[in-house]
Amino acid sequence: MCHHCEDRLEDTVEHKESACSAWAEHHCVPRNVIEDGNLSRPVLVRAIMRIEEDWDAVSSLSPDRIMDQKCIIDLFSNQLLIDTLSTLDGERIPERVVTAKGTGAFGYFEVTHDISKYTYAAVFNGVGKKTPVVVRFAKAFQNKGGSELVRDIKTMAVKFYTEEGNLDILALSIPVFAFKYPITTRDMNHAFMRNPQTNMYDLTSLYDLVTLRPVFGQALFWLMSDYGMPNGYRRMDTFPIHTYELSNRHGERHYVRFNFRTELGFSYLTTAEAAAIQALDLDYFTRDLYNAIDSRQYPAWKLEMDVMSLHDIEKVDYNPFDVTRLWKNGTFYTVPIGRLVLNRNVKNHFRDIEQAAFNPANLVPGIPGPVDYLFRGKSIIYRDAQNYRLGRNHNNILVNKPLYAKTYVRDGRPPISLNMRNAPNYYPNSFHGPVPYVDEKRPWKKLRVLESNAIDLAPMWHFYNYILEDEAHRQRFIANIVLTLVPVTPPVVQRVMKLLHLVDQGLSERVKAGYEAALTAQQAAALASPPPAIPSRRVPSAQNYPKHDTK
Ligand code: HEM
Repeated sequence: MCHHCEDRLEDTVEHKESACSAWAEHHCVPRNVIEDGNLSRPVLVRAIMRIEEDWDAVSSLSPDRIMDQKCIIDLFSNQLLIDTLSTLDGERIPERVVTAKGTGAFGYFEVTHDISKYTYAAVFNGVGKKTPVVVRFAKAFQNKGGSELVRDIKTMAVKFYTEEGNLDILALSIPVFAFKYPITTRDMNHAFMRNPQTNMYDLTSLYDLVTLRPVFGQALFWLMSDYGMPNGYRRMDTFPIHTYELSNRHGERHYVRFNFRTELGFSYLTTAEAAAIQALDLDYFTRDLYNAIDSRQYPAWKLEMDVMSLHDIEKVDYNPFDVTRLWKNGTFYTVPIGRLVLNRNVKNHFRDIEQAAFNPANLVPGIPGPVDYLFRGKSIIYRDAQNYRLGRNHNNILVNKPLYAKTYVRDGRPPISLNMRNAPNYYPNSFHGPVPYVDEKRPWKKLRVLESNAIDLAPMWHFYNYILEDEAHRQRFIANIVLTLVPVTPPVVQRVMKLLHLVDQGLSERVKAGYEAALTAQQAAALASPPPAIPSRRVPSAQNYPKHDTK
């Protein structure tokens, strides 16, 4: 029985706060309850209404009750309090669907070599010319608060603020991508990121997908090698991977793959070193970059490009647009372009890095860009991702604003910036509105690429036997594969062994021996100190999903 409204049965706190008007009438709400924010809304509303209606009656209350009533009035006429409580909860925007854990800095790009023979893009023309840039680094599959010391693809996104608009070049720490058709994107993101049930990273789904789609193999090999764990963002090379088309003033075209080469030289952490650092500092890569710039040891990369002419392209015996494979030695030559230097830390991470929107479809005249399917898929998804994450006017956010931009895009959610003031908002018009850019010199002849759809394991074999330069590196590579195989469900492990056998018999035998030794060691450790701390074999994964479940 409620002692206050008598006709009700409950005497619970819940009832009093939400339903019992008599309780609200007779109880002045204690101050600490309000400050703790524990007071439920109906009582508050009633309490305030009562005070407004019966203000005269307040003077007849005891001094204690007057204090409490005043407290309520003061708090709710306090705009600072209202602003504080009603804005804090809006401080987050969605994190990037991939590459959420990142950092960045400002700097410049300086042209060191004349490449006007290949492109008339203003940004790459005129030796000594400097163009401001913002650069963001990230870990491909880590969430925003994740670790920078896991074996993962690292990314580097560069926005050149050129006089002809923004040029965004997005690069990875490995020179091949995992697949070549954009429809596979979601599968990779799901399999390489968190399991939908456990919310844990799940090596079973990773290897399941890789063995069912062996095209992933070479990218996985790069990750398992020393290249999968560089010693910080400053010490890694990065690769935009796609084959870009460039055109010069005469309408001639060349096909190039850009490479950013760190001036510090590549260096790596072993898995054990990374684990030891991780125990103390999840932000090791971010800290290293920030401190270096802060102490004026500016990180720098040489930008160069591997080049093939249209004539060369026609002669090669592989698909040079295939992002899952390297160009073969002897089929291209390398041309230096310039230097990328990072010399200014951001003053505000959210403003300049979290809100940065790098879109590989942001190209400039003289760089028509890549022509492969994957790139076409990317031309859609980055824009869509950024519309979702930052809003459709994200190009008006300071860090994304081109030095030069004229547009017919209008209105919508802020920021709208100057909203093109009174410029005509339709095209064509007779009042000097902007004219859509058409690259008159771009050659329109189409290239037809004929390729087999057979799975080609030769790049994986080549990687193991030639790119891993010595036995010690091969040993570390095998140890990393073994480590990641231990928690994987046995049928999937069998498929991994089969795939490795097809790639290179010696490799598969070494992995098998290492895997069996690791299992034996795990069992021995379990016997020595039962129960095992983590029953890794029993980590649930999608393998438990029933075949006929339709829900
Ligand atoms: C050669 C292949 C690829 C490269 C070099 C690449 C590079 C990058 C880089 C550097 C970032 C980080 C951007 C940042 O720091 O804000 C990124 C993010 C992203 N990538 Fe890729 N990527 C590749 C393939 C793909 C594919 C195939 C897709 C999907 C079709 C994709 C979708 C995304 C999305 C949605 C983001 C987050 C964008 C955002 O929210 O701002 N990427 N990628």
